[in-house]
Amino acid sequence: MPTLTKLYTMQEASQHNTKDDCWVVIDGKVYDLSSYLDEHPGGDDVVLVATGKDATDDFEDAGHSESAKELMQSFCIGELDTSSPIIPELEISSKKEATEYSQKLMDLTKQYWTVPAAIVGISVVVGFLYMYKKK
Ligand code: HEM
Repeated sequence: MPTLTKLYTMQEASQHNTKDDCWVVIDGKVYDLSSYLDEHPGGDDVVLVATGKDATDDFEDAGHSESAKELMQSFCIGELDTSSPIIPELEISSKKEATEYSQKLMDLTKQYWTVPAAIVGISVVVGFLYMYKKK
């Protein structure tokens, strides 16, 4: 039977970054640790700094036991929506930069088209003079 998994963007998950409302993203899954923070043996501060980003490496580096990994499943509230950019503003600004760059390139090409044209013209004249002199 298909299961319905709720999808969250990283931007959405990163807004839950306080002691009373704390979500972390580990291995593509989103966990709501708000009720567990006070009991977490590693302390609440380490978990709080792991919000708003992919905390998979931080979680693995802490060397969690199998029982910790089993326990974490009870806090899973959904999965990370990977179809959206991690930070949407970044994608928008990089697209804007790309169009600005190509516009600049077009302007420069229009402005300096005479340089390659002059080089070609001079080469043709020199070529003709050389051939003329040879005869
Ligand atoms: C996702 C839910 C989480 C659960 C259920 C959980 C559970 C636990 C448990 C049970 C321990 C005791 C040692 C063990 O049995 O492995 C522990 C220790 C620890 N956890 Fe977590 N943890 C979670 C997330 C995190 C996150 C996101 C971090 C971020 C870095 C973190 C950092 C630590 C650290 C530093 C320790 C202490 C290790 C030590 O003192 O040796 N935990 N955790």
